[in-house]
Amino acid sequence: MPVRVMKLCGVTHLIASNAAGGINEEYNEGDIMIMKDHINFMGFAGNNPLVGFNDERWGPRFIPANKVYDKGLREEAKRIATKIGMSPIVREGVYVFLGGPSFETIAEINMFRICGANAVGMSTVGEALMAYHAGMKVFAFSLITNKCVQDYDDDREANHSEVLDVGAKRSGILKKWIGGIVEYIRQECHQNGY
Ligand SMILES: O=P(O)(O)O[C@H]1O[C@H](CO)[C@@H](O)[C@H]1O
Ligand code: HPA
Repeated sequence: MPVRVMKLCGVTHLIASNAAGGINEEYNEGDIMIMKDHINFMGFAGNNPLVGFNDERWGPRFIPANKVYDKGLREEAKRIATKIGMSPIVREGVYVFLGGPSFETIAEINMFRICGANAVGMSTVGEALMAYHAGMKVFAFSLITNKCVQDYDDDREANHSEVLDVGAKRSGILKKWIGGIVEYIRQECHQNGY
């Protein structure tokens, strides 16, 4: 498990990123959504990375999951976004994790919107749970690469090349933002004697 290898190497914080479709109709392509929570839809079907024998050296058998995404890191990320002038594109919301690789149907998107999801994707939640279980602080965000189709009269179709294009367009500002967050984590680790 890569996250556990990181833990063995002394890593204390996980920063995870993903591309995601925007379910919240106020979200625009190119927005960045700080993950404040997730819906582990894969987990509903028993596909949770913590299933199976639990070696207590990694963490306890049963863990709470209401604080996976560290509040202090989220607040700091918002402060840094304001400082570098990117707060107009920064959101905070709930990510729903599906298995893919097919994109979602209109009925699925409508269901997830009603269930409180703001963005949808096919990654991140497994790594976040593993890291939190092992005592790491987790920060995760989604780059909204497309607005999900939620209407039968909308002729657009989700596609991977659009996802890659939006990712490339936002790479500059994301490097600056993540650089600021890493610097904050470096100082925090230094203060805590790591
Ligand atoms: O979550 P990441 O790996 O960023 O990628 C997202 O983009 C891909 C679909 O275009 C899917 O893999 C989805 O999860
Ligand atoms: N759905 C799922 N995963 C995604 C999407 C989407 O619309 N966009 C980017 N990754």
